Amino acid sequence: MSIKPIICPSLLSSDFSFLARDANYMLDCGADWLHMDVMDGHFVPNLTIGAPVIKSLRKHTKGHLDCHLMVTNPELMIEDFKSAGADSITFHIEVTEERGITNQVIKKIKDAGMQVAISVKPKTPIESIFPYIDQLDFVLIMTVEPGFGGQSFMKDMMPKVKLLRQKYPNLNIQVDGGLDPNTIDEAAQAGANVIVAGSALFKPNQDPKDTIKLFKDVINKNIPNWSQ
Ligand SMILES: O=C(CO)[C@H](O)[C@H](O)COP(=O)(O)O
Repeated sequence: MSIKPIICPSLLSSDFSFLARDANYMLDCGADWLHMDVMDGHFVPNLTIGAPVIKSLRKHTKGHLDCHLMVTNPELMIEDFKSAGADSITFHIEVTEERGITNQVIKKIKDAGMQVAISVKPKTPIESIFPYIDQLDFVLIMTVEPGFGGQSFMKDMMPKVKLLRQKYPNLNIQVDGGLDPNTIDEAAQAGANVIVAGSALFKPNQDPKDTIKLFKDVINKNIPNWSQ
């Protein structure tokens, strides 16, 4: 696999009453995937969208629907998300490892024909996902506590990204939370190539085309350094 930048606007920052319009506008501006923040009000203290919203959006966009399940029981949602038109499912290791079902959840997502990723919250060591990496399409390292957009980037998560990049030069490494023109350098230097950004791309009076291009340029500049 050759590594390239993948920019994923977080639709948590969109106007939900114009979800399809905002999603397609981001794709027109150069975005690669659409990041869908699914929150159950239990694993995180916020409640957002579920499979019915993915199903509605699917009718209006061809974009890759990258569904990040910030939920306590991801295993119960996989079939519904597949039927709704999801392209990838990310779940949290914190909710599967304690029940010994991580392998089972990975298999269920893959068998359904979707890409699969595991995410780690800021306090979870990256080593917890090492046993599963060979089965994953990408890994998501949270750079804020999950639950809300508009928080500050946690630069102390960068050692996790660096370690993962050193061990897995060809892995798609996604970061999520507080990514903007001021923090993209640090994330890209550490080795992140899949960028989730909400507030920075939906900012009033700022052209998302410019920000997406900047993200891509910074990542492309850093890719040759990752193998050194
Ligand atoms: O997963 C999330 C929160 O749990 C959001 O995707 C994330 O915070 C992106 O928003 P912003 O770019 O505004 O930080």
